[in-house]
Amino acid sequence: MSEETSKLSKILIVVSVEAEKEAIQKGLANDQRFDVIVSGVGPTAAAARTATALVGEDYELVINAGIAGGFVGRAEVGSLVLATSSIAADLGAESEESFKPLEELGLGSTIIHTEFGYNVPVVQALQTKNVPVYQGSVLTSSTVTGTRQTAEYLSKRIPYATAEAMEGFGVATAAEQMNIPYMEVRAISNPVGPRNRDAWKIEEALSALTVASSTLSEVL
Ligand SMILES: O=C(O)c1cccc(C(=O)CC[C@H]2O[C@@H](n3cnc4c(=O)[nH]cnc43)[C@H](O)[C@@H]2O)c1
Repeated sequence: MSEETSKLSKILIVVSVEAEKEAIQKGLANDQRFDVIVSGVGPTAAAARTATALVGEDYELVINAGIAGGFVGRAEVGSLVLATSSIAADLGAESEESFKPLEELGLGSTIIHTEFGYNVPVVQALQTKNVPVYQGSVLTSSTVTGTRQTAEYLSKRIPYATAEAMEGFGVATAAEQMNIPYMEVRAISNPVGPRNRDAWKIEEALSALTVASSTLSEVL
């Protein structure tokens, strides 16, 4: 989007929990173009809640936002990640040799691409504010990774995976079915790896989400 481009008039932001909604609303500062809804945790709740919200309102963009795990060496705690795609990392079949995603089974797709044209000005604006920001795929998993082995396995299987969360592919599926552009914005609260919930930097990530939403309000 260039500066001459007119602003979007109606945008839906989907988060998983109330604390994320509060952080986002703080940054939006009463920008009435945005509706923020809480879906609950996981791709199924996120898809169902997004689909119901898209009925009866003409949204021009759907954004999944929230905290996430960052892959080590790709997105550090406190940084922001703008997804280039949302990938359903556990949608497929195990076999003795390897994990087979839906594509290999001939049963559908596990990747939904985001609207790159919206990422660009948001990334530029965040960089101007000296906020650490990355672009890459964000994985959607129904189970939070909790071991070094799984983190290394996912990192190797999907080398462009930058972050892991639990809702993006669900929100993206609902948006795609309604032909509405989609973005995913994540603030990194923890490294993807051995489970240590007490060490998650939730306040730091929520502050980054507030910066992200104020930037969305300025730019979109
Ligand atoms: O306890 C709190 O105060 C609190 C505040 C905000 C959010 C939470 C959550 O527990 C959010 C759950 C949400 O987080 C995403 N997430 C975060 N890290 C990871 C990860 O390493 N792997 C997968 N998902 C992650 C996820 O999208 C959950 O919906 C608590």
